[in-house]
Amino acid sequence: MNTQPPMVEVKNLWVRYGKYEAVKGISFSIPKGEVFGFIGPNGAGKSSTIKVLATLQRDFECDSVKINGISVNKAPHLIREMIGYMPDFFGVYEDLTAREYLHFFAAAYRINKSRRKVIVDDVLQLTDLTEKIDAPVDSLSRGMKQRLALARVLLHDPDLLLLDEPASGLDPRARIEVRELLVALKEMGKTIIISSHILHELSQLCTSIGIIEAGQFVTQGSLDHIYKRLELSRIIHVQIVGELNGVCQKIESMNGVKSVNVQADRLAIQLLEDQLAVEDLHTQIAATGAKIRMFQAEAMDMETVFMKLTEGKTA
Ligand SMILES: Nc1ncnc2c1ncn2[C@@H]1O[C@H](COP(=O)(O)OP(=O)(O)OP(=O)(O)O)[C@@H](O)[C@H]1O
Repeated sequence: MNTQPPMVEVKNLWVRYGKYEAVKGISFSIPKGEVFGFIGPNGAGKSSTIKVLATLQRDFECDSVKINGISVNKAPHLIREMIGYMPDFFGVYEDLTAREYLHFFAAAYRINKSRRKVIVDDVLQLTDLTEKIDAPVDSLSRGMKQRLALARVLLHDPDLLLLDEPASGLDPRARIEVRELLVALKEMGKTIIISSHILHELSQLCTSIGIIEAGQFVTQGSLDHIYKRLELSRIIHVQIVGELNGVCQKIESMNGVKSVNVQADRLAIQLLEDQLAVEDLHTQIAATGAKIRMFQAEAMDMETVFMKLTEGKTA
């Protein structure tokens, strides 16, 4: 029998600001090594919940909130050694270089002076920032700053990463870089909680997700489960060079393709992602011999999810 406690266990958590109820009795459990996507629109209660886990939100009520079996209330100092918390803002670090920034936090984490250089070099390498070690933090691009913020929370090698909107405000390329870094951390066995208001952003990364709205879970479980429950499909826009003869029928007959619409200069393919992944659709189209000029998946945002929910399909 597995007697290991889950990495995160939250039972009946309430967060109030004065009379306002930001989090209304949510419960969830995350086993070790999972990547849990916390999805919801602005103001849904994601940051408040993450702050409770990060021991930064002291005013809350619950039946229990535990990390690795240890109560957040009773032993916040032990919790802080186990977690790496990345808030949804970076802060201002005028004049500090990346090296000084990381050494400052390594000292704050009470990492022995003799080990700091090796550890700082390691986290810079992992986040692909070695070349920026002497660059002023304020001169870094937003994507680099996010990677530096991730490097910072990795300094003390925590088991649990709490990442509040790590990809917000990034351009598509920087988003991909952050995602690749998170995949590497997942492979290293870290347990990760990551919040976002874009469902698709988390779909290739998360093992399970919880969708929160107005302080309560709308649904939670594996992504497959949620796609099925919401009957979610996504539109993929594809341009093919030359004649479309026969290509449309071939795509239409693929498992997971719900429909194919021929538009002015492109095909709009409705895809059931729980049956066929976006990247596999690309591979299968290429395998028909068609030359793909453009292949673009529409982002799955909260709006789409809530539209689906209000259509009553999940009732
Ligand atoms: N310190 C505070 N005092 C008063 N109200 C607050 C405070 N912090 C958050 N709130 C309110 O609580 C609600 C939940 O906020 P929270 O930041 O947890 O949501 P969120 O899902 O993280 O949203 P966002 O994506 O905008 O950060 C919001 O209505 C917010 O205005």
